[in-house]
Amino acid sequence: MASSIIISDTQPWKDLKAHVEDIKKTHLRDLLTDDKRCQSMFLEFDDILLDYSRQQATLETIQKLLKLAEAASLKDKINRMYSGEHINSTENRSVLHVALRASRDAVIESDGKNVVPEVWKVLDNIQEFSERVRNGSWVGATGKALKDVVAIGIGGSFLGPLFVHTALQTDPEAIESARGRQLRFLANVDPIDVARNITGLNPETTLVVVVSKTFTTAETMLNARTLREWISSALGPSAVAKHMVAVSTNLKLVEQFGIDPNNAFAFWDWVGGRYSVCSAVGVLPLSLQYGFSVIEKFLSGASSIDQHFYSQPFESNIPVSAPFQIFYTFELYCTCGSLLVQACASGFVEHMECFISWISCQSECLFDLFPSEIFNRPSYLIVKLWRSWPPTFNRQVSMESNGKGVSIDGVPLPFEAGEIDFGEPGTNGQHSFYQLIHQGRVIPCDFIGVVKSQQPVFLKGEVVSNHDELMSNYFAQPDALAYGKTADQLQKENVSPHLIPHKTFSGNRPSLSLLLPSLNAYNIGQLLAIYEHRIAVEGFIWGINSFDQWGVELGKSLATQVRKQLNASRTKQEPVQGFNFSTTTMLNRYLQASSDIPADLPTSLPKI
Ligand SMILES: O=P(O)(O)OC[C@H]1O[C@H](O)[C@H](O)[C@@H](O)[C@@H]1O
Repeated sequence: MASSIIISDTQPWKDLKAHVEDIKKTHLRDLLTDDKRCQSMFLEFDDILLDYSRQQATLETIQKLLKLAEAASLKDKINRMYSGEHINSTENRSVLHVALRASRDAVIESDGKNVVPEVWKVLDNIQEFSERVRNGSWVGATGKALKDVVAIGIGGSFLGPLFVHTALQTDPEAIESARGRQLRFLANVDPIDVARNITGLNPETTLVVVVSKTFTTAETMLNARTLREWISSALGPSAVAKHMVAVSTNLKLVEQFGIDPNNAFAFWDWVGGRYSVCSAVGVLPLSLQYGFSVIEKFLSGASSIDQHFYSQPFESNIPVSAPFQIFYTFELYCTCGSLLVQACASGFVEHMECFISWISCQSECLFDLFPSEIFNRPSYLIVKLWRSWPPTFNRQVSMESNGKGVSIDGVPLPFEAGEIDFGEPGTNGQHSFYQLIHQGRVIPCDFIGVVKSQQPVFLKGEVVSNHDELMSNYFAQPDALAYGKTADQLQKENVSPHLIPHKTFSGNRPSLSLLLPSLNAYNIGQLLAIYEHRIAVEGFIWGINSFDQWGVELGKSLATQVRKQLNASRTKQEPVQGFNFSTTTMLNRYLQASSDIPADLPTSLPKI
């Protein structure tokens, strides 16, 4: 397909759209009686099992989706990504996060140059540096070993590493290798977050890793200057060389900041921020905490999926088979979001605070915040039942990648792309928002579970182990959503007639289930890569650029204007001007209410 053709103008798209009318006549209750259909909707790779039989789809739908993939030149686009073409056309860059976890002997080229040796050079440096810190041969300014790490970064320079850290935190091998060490993440620019991060830490034994692809991100740089002050006010300015290192593509700015370039770990412009966890962005802080050998397993897990995704026919390709989101674009459902209903793995993260979780305040409430027309869009919900896949991370990868309104050629899309990701670990969601997915809007879900708990618990006399209890919900919820409950069934159960309408569940709510053998570093890498590639597949089919993010720029430039105004009003008493009535009113209130705080305050750091 020539890239200027909009996918919705192609025959396979129109066929699928027409097919929706047939699908609407089916019910999952009936589709699930067809064992042959269901059997063909199971995929297996390396002990990972994907079951998409609870998608409202027939074998014919799958054939139509494959035709759509063909019309979108999906294979060609995947190949172009792997061969280093500048598929991120608006930034004129290759998209080569797969090179970050390629084996040493692989050849992956960007602009005619094999990038794999550079990748391994940085990985070798990280291994050497992290071992020196961990074994105490690299010490702080006062001669003490550095046992705590604060990683400063935001967006892709934070969420991926946080996801992996959260998942590893309860893995027995990782626990052992992290004994006596702490890893903290400072992302938000709220001074409260600085306070929380440095509480209980001693600058003498702390290493600060500043992570920023551009080294210009306002929040990260202010937080970096704040912790530089924290270190130098306690230990003297020369201590910065021993206590601060950096990860960036902009080594010049790292040096200007005052970090020794020998202590800077590079990555490259062909690594998108949200796809950077396998670069030094994630590998450095995680290796400091867990040791390089553990993180190397994470990289090889991601690499195993890279190879599967590249070589497997679409019919048996897990990242290609998962994105039913495309199908739901056809108004099969009027739903609002992708709920990563986290399924049942054990020690997973609690960072729902930022994966929409991200920022506690922007997270779960998103549903409520969107204008009503958004609810007329079909979308997707990934329901993850275990605790370590911070929806925050997936939210960035998915929503920053595919939250686009124009095709890769800049033509406005005549359909809605992107999905709204939302989720909750374990069974927590069942006690809160699952009501909506059972009886409210139809929201397609992913349930993600693991066979073996990282931290099994067996109590004598209990019917099942604690993990079996968790997994009972993982297996039950998809069927509850698919089958629902009919009035007939309720009558047979002698439910009081006036309650029957309230207790009736329409069912026919789609989900897919992903079952991983366990949740060690290797599987965590696999899970990450499955979702990275699945999101790319969606973007390739929609014909958008999943690798740029122009939409985030507007808020940043408006904040710059506000920052200038606050400074001018506080230091020169300049009136607020150039803003609309509402913002002017709010700014005036903020300035007046804080006018007792002098503008020329001496440097002070939070104390809690
Ligand atoms: O790594 P940095 O350059 O500091 O960028 C951090 C983040 O900045 C922006 O908000 C982008 O939208 C993100 O994709 C990026 O991850």
